[in-house]
Amino acid sequence: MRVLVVTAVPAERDAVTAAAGPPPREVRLPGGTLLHRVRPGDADGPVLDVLAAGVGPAAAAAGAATALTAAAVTGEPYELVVAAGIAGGFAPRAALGGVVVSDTIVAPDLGAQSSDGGFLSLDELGFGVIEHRVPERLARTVAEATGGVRGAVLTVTSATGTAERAAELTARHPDAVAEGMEGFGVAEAAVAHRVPVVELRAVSNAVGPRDRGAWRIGAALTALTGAFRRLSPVLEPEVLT
Ligand SMILES: O=C(O)c1cccc(C(=O)CC[C@H]2O[C@@H](n3cnc4c(=O)[nH]cnc43)[C@H](O)[C@@H]2O)c1
Repeated sequence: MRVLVVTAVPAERDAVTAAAGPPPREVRLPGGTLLHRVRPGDADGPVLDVLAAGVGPAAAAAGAATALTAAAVTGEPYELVVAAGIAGGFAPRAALGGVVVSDTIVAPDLGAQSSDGGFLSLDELGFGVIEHRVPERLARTVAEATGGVRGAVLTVTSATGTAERAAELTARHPDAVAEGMEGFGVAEAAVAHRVPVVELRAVSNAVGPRDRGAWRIGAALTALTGAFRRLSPVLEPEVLT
């Protein structure tokens, strides 16, 4: 199976490729360097192309779309896209150093404020969607293999920095387990190419009052490597439904 993995920063990309054996080949694309044909398992296992596309949903969408299109036009399309990286976790569901897996990939801020201070989502406005659902078997398989907590993974454009903002997000999305800054962009590109997509992140910090000193990035990157090691043996075409 050919899999595109999209991270934000090179440290996350390298945590994914650390799950594999020999060093991969590099392919320059507009918007990033693709680490090409990473094989975390045996010769029959999945082949991963891993791209650090930049921070935020726009960079993620641009990078993912470029890689998907390049693969499609060369006759080797991807069968699965994984948005991966570190994340803020919503306590108590997602613990530091734990893994989260998306049932849905959600853009909670895509919409308009109403005059009474409420929020009208893009789908309520009739302009599109704010949520991509992951195929049930795919989400279940990834969660079982990695020990990940399942739920909505939110894509924000500003990392949450207050308890009030965290409460606002969980009020609107009670099933949220984590927030990152790229998943929805990756998902938009994957959906446009009709390729299944799932988000897999390791929790580096709690969503809430900003405390950068409390972020456990090293532990999260190690957890991300472990998750990809456990994931690759179960990535078979039949899980994509
Ligand atoms: O400083 C480092 O060494 C380092 C290594 C790897 C990654 C980083 C990042 O800062 C990545 C930013 C990336 O992480 C996601 N993220 C993590 N926590 C949150 C959060 O609480 N809210 C939103 N996003 C979060 C996000 O996807 C960023 O792109 C640094």
